[in-house]
Amino acid sequence: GEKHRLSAEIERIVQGHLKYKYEDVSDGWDLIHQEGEMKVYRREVEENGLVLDPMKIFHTIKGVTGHEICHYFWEFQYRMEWETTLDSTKIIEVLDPQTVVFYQVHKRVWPAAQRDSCFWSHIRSFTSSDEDQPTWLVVNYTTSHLLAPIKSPQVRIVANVALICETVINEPPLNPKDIKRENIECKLTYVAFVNPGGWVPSAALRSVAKREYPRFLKRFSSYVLEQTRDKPILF
Ligand SMILES: O=S(=O)(CCO)c1ccc(-c2ccc(C3CCCC3)c([C@@H]3C[C@@H]3c3ccccn3)c2)cc1
Repeated sequence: GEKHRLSAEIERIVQGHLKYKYEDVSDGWDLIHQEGEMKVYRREVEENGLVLDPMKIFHTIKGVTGHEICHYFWEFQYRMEWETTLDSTKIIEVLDPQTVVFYQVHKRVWPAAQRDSCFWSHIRSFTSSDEDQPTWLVVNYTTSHLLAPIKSPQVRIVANVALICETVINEPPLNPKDIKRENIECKLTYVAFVNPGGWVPSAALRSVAKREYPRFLKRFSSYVLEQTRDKPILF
């Protein structure tokens, strides 16, 4: 598609996530939460007293495709229907049909100061040779923008988040047209590198993250299930 000022950075960040995705979580990652198909891993990383803990979540959602998951995660108009941790979100620039810049104000997490964020958000699919279903992904990556000035007392977070989804078709019927929702499932990997941008008590931030990431992914997954239940499958 058309190149723009962020094209090179987007390519670099997307390729980085795809390389990381296959990195196994055995060394250095702690399994901090398991709930059904969801496995939540965290690496404990601090930088001069600031908690930067990368998060990695694996989840399998039966009855939806990776395209549907990425569609509802990326498309702006659904965000406030599933995102319960935001006070506001708005698109401030559209760079191409797969890339927008949005500005968000996050709900205050006491005792921390209120956070805001400005991301480019990019959605894309690609088919590796051996897979029959394309992989879909969304990356949200912090970017500065004239229409999102940093103004006190809000603290700007720095984040690099990816949602990478594969679609599995179990017992595929002979004719692909006969595929039903009970034959499909989405295997997703969610990674989040969030720098809170300013000091937050380590223990508080760790317990917020441990509670909020699984809640966020659970709520988002059920939202997509209810939105797609009676709709034709979007492969
Ligand atoms: O997946 S996304 O791209 C969806 C975009 O809407 C995304 C999700 C979460 C965040 C995020 C931003 C700020 C904070 C903290 C930092 C200090 C005070 C607030 C947290 C902490 C980890 C906890 C958290 C986890 C999940 C959801 C909300 N809260 C998370 C950013 C982006």
